[in-house]
Amino acid sequence: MAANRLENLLNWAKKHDVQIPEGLRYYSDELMGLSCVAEKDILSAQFSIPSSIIITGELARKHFGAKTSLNTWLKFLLAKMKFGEEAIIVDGEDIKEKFAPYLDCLPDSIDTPIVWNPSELQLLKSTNLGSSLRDKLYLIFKEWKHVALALDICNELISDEISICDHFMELSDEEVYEKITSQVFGNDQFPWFSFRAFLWAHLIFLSRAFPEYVLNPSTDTSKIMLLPVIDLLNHNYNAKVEWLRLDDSFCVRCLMPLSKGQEVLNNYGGKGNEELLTGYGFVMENNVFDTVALRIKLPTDTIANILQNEDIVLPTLTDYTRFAFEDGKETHKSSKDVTDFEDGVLYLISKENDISLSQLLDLFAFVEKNSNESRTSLRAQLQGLQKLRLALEYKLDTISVGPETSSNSYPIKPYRKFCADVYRKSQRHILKHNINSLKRIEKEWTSTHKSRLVTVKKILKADSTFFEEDVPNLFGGNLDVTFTSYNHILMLWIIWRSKNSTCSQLPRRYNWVFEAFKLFNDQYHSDILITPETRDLYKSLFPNGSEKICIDEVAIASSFISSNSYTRISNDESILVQT
Ligand SMILES: C[S@@+](CC[C@H](N)C(=O)[O-])C[C@H]1O[C@@H](n2cnc3c(N)ncnc32)[C@H](O)[C@@H]1O
Repeated sequence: MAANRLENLLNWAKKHDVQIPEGLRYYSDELMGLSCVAEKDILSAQFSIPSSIIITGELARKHFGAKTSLNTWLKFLLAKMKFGEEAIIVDGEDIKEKFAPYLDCLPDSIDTPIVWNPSELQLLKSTNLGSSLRDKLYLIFKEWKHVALALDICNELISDEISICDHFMELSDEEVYEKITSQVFGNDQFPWFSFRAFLWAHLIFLSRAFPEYVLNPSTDTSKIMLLPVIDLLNHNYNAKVEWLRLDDSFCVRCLMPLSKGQEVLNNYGGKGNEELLTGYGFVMENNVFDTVALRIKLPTDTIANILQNEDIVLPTLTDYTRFAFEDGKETHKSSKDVTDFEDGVLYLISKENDISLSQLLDLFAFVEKNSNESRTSLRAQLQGLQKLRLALEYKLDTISVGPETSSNSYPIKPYRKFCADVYRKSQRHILKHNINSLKRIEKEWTSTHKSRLVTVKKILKADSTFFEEDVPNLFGGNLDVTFTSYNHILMLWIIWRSKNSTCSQLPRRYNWVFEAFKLFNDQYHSDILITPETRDLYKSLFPNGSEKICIDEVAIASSFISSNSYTRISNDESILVQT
């Protein structure tokens, strides 16, 4: 950034009565862009900017006559101020000229992955962010198209870009980059109404807009505005600042004294790295607000059932969004219906607390429960826990696979690689942390309910006769029978011990298994179907058939086990749970 542009901006700000505390110096930092530092100790610093030089939707309303989608029109207005050639008169003033020193100081580039080249995008492959970028860009494209069509400008370029928009999801990363994103921060000039100009304006707003309601409390919380000079402060979530309206000005007040040499920082709010990187083009290491988003699509009737009957939290994006910068809709509402879940349920897990994890456990127990169980049954809870752990481990594995190096490589900006590495690493840490929490919870539950669980290991201890005498006997005197699955042992044990009343020799704590199996058998025996899987299983156990155990018994015991056990994923073992 040329020093004279910064100086022009500061002189302009002074002329327009922007209040900047004494003893501050603005400078250009290679990494953070324009930044501000205290040159002496300052007890209380306060910045203020009069509303006459705040860029709000009101300017767009006046200039374009827009009544709705003011955020979108405001982006068009900014694009027009930057790329248009004519004066833009609002209330008798040329706002293009008025804000020129501010426009000159807007960043030459933002490191948001929305504009990364295909090789840089590879660095985010298999991450939530990497997978959502195309959709994000498409949403911006559609937002542009909606208003571009209403502009009533007859221009070939608009028709060309609309046609790109209509086929946008079919384009390759290379095509998107070459046709659109590479140009946004290039030196090219394009018409102010083009999508590239709009995308530039969108990214400027995304990285430096403030919510207008601080200035106009009665306004919609999604409305955005630009605050020249105030928006030069960089972010740290530890910065103690207050945003307020004083008279007709917007103020940022530092709530802690500044020491000489200290950077003066704003606080953009508790944002995780995914939001910081997408919106602002940077990440913070060890970011306590970092989360991993888990989006779960559920059938409509499951959602309806939960909403009606269950006390399960089903969050959606709107629960996490404070200012819906994207579309300007007021999205918060107190109660939800099935239509709110078209994009699925969205849980944000973190390292800082287990709230989302426990909400997920409730949901997974509900999804895993049998028709005759409640979601609070121990079996459903343990089964839900295993399924959740499996989902997290799968996600961790996916993220852990490194990016592919593509043959047609573009140069990778080292800072972008750094951002991708920090983001990926933190996603992995959060997943590992939550997997460990699940392991801990599983340990607690299984130890509290030890007496209600039957594992093969326990059977081995309690019923050595079964292994030493009955198993060889079942397999024609073979003393060295090997099983490929714990479940086969469990199944044979249940069948054999319930047929041979020898189970009375077993400790009484196992009686419930045979009582439950008898009930199950009485209830379902006539309904049991011999599936091809049962035939395969029977054949694998008894290639030459068996006189002692028949296929019907195998079918009913398998079915009993699946309704009365959960499967521990670490060794794929079914563990019986007493109801
Ligand atoms: C509101 S602006 C702040 C002023 C900005 N430095 C400029 O040059 O205009 C937000 C931008 O500042 C940069 N930024 C803010 N805080 C940062 C941080 N903690 N680390 C790295 N970059 C940061 C990012 O480029 C971000 O898009």
